[in-house]
Amino acid sequence: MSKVLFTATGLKKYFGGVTAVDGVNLEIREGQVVGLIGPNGAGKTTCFNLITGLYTLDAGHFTFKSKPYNPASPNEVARLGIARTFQNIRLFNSMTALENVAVGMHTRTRQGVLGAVLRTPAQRREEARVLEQAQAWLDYVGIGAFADYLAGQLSYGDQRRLEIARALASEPGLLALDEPAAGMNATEKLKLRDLLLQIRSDGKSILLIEHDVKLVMGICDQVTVLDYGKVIAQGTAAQVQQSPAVIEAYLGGLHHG
Ligand SMILES: Nc1ncnc2c1ncn2[C@@H]1O[C@H](COP(=O)(O)OP(=O)(O)OP(=O)(O)O)[C@@H](O)[C@H]1O
Repeated sequence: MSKVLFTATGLKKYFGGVTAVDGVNLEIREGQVVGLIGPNGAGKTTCFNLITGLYTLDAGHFTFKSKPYNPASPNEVARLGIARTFQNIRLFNSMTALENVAVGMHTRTRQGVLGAVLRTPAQRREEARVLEQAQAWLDYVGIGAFADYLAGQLSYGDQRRLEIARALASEPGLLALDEPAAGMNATEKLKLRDLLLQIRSDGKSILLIEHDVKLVMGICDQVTVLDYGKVIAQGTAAQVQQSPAVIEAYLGGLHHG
């Protein structure tokens, strides 16, 4: 079995009287796709926001690459090597697709690409290198032909791919995807499935929150099911689908997804 990349232990988060996340444990191994599912209000987004530094923990702790991981802020999270996408797409709509990815590479460049005003030859070389690399990421996610389109002009499915390209461009150790299939049609979902499998086969680890249970069950190595903030099942897709607690939580929905 591959090495453990990420652990979450005893996560808790309260909102007033609501315990949104109640003692959640999670483990992600290198090269795995791990799914986090559960009915509406189960605590998935809250968990995700704890992992990616948007919320602070009320209890619990994380490790990433065998070291304590304290996601103090989203910028810190990106710097440490966890990149995320958002349920509500957050792209720079008035920038081109290529520029959106180049921004994602910002943390990895020495010169600070877009901020460069005085352009020395070294800066120009670096900028060319960044744009070339950004184009390669667009090609990788299958939207290379749209490099010069404004992000806001892309179809919904392509915007989601662009978000993934931007996240990948920071070369993260863990890619965290918040409902990447939301709003996609069946064809787009199939293409997304292939892309996620490609990312995994290239050795990346993925944490996936997704409402489309069929997609999750089809690609995840491990699935954690939450209900009312607690883990009600954890294991392979086949294992969790047989769990009576999961079947009850979804009222049989898993078998119709
Ligand atoms: N910022 C917040 N303030 C107050 N309560 C919140 C907040 N965020 C989430 N909650 C509550 O915490 C619980 C878990 O919500 P969360 O959004 O994490 O669930 P979810 O599984 O992501 O749901 P969905 O599938 O509907 O997105 C819910 O009862 C929700 O109302």
